[in-house]
Amino acid sequence: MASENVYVEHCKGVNGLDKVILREIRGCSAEVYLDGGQVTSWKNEFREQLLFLSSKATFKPPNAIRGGIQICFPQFGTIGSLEQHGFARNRLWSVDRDPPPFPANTSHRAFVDLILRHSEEEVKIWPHRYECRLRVALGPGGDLMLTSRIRNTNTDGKSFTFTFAYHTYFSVTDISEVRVEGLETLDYLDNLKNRERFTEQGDALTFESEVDKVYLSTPTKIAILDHERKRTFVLRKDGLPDAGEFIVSIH
Ligand SMILES: O=P(O)(O)OC[C@H]1O[C@@H](O)[C@H](O)[C@@H](O)[C@@H]1O
Repeated sequence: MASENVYVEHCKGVNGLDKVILREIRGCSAEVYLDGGQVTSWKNEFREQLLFLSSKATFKPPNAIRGGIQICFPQFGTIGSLEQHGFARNRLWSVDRDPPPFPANTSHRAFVDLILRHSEEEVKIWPHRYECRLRVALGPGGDLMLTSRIRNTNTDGKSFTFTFAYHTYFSVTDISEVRVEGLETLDYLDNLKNRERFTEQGDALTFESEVDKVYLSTPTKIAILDHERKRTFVLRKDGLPDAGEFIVSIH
């Protein structure tokens, strides 16, 4: 079998939408839909699902798929003139068959490169031309790594600013059994209080009621401990300054 068939399978998913399945030999896997460039499934070697996907996810483009890892670009949240979380999660991405080389080459075999370019329709609401590339890679040990590269292709050389997020929905058991380490003492914007800025107290985060916060200047490593399931997600990021509740890249 060609190596592409062992580690990377291009096929159809829900409602006939294009998806890519990444597999590693120990049995872990990930699924990526071209709609939204969105990871919708990430399973460990015991075939346990690590991401949350809402049972109400419709898989009806251009509606965003609710769950998994949404790509928020060129706007995260409501900071800006675009609709919440920008438009990349509503667009159909393409497989990038000839991506530019990666500065740090990894030995991952299960990966796919996706690309989203501006559409002329979109230029009317966000007047810039861009290429947004995303590599989703599954490591031999089951770690999931997302790498994004944004290129300004404005013909007049005009610069643009944007915000970006990996809007990740993790699967946990009982939220009251979950603890998040790495955000203590940080400043955050509280979406439930008109984005007012507060400072987190010293202890690891636990949850007793609804929480909707965006933490600023977060460390490169955050851990989510699910006591009931005895599972810890370790999130590492590079290059993005802030974090929403759980919006970071996963290594
Ligand atoms: O419903 P959406 O647009 O997918 O957003 C989901 C959540 O996204 C989070 O980033 C926001 O802080 C929440 O307020 C929002 O509920």
